[in-house]
Amino acid sequence: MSDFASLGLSDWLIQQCKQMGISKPTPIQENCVPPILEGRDCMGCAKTGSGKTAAFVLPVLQKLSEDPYGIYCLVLTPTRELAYQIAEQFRVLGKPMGLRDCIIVGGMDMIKQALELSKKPHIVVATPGRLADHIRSSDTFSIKKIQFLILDEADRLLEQGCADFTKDLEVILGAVPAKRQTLLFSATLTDTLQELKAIAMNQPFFWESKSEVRTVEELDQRFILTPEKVKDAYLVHLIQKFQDEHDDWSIMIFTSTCKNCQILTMMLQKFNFPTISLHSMMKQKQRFANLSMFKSSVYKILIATDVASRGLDIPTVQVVINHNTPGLPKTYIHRVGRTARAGRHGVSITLVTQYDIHLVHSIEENTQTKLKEYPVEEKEVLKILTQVNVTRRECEIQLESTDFDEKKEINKRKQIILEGKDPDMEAKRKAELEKLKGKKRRFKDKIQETIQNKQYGMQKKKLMKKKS
Ligand SMILES: Nc1ncnc2c1ncn2[C@@H]1O[C@H](COP(=O)(O)OP(=O)(O)OP(=O)(O)O)[C@@H](O)[C@H]1O
Repeated sequence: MSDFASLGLSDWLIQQCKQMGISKPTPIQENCVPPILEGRDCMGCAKTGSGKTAAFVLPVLQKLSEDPYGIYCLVLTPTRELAYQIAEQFRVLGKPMGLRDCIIVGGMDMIKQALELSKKPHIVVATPGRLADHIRSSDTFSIKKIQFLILDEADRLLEQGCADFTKDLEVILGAVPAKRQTLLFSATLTDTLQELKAIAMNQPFFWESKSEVRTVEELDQRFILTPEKVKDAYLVHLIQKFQDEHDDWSIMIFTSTCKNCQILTMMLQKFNFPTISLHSMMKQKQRFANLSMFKSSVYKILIATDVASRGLDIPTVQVVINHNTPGLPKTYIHRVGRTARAGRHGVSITLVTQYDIHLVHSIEENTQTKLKEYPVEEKEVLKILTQVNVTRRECEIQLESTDFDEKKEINKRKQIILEGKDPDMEAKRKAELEKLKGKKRRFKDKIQETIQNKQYGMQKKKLMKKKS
């Protein structure tokens, strides 16, 4: 394995790495840093926790120190928390050169951000939605002269899902120069390779870690088969066990919706577990505060939606629990990748109902690993089942008495307005669509009923004939 000096990095950067406990390059750094320094576009795909961030931060800082100007580099990333994490890596490694960075994410003061952008920071780290808003509404800054465009979690940025970045990306790509270096990184690049190649136009250098298995060796991957109604009891039992058996422990729990995230948090708090949550229905300042309290081990359990499934680097996390089985193998890879990072060991436990078994098969096929059953004493779980389910029900009732659902509705309306549509018209359209669907369903049911009646009548007739 080579060292950082042989990759072409300067002494001051190598010293800075040493101070962070980074002395030897990881394979993605070894393979991607030299072509980036040569001026090539680059697509890098390596497992979670393998040091992809430094693989782009180091060569950008090296180049920037040779010819410093602002705004030199733009990094796009899908979540706000990740933007802060990346900016921090730039800040720590770039300290000796007096690096100035700026973070542009939603949920924070837009005027302050505009002011910071106008001061020409060297590095801008942004989520696409808020940066596109600034480009649309302000002419006090320009990204026309950037040298580097970086898409971290690049495949997520191109995915068309609930948070669809494609329109914002179009605005941003229209504002950056065609002559630039483009760097794309993720642990799961391969599905979106063609689209990504269209962004990295300059015959990108593509590097992918060789292993067939898409999760890290140090990760012990387990599952528990459980009926839906017993899931929470398993969860409480698992946490109690970790608390009893370990002094220094920290767990991330993933769930599918903001509401469930909130209910589970309330429930675990009632059992006196030091728990906090992270989901998109929370105020941004609270999101940052919760994450930082979890990082500093003030709270040992973080319950989150997939807003926290990518990129977050929290070395103390030893266990990841999937309260729901992820629908996509990709989501599974990123979620369980929050533990067993940078050579450390970790465990992931996925709670699986009988309806999710096909999802486990698809995860196993995609990751080329077999999930092993996690041994649990069922008797112990059944002992707490009633208490857990009663507590959950209490929490549900408690949440219903707050404005949680109302807030969700307001957020939905805001989103519709941002998409340039009229929320009342949309609600009307949706209601009409539902009505139409209902009519269709009733019509279908009636036909089904008639067919069944006819079949029943015929069978009866046959039976009567036989009898007579
Ligand atoms: N060469 C190195 N040697 C040791 N540790 C390193 C090295 N490079 C990076 N690290 C550390 O490894 C950890 C994981 O790095 P990073 O967050 O960049 O992973 P990643 O590959 O981006 O993961 P993900 O796909 O989950 O985003 C960080 O704490 C980082 O400081």
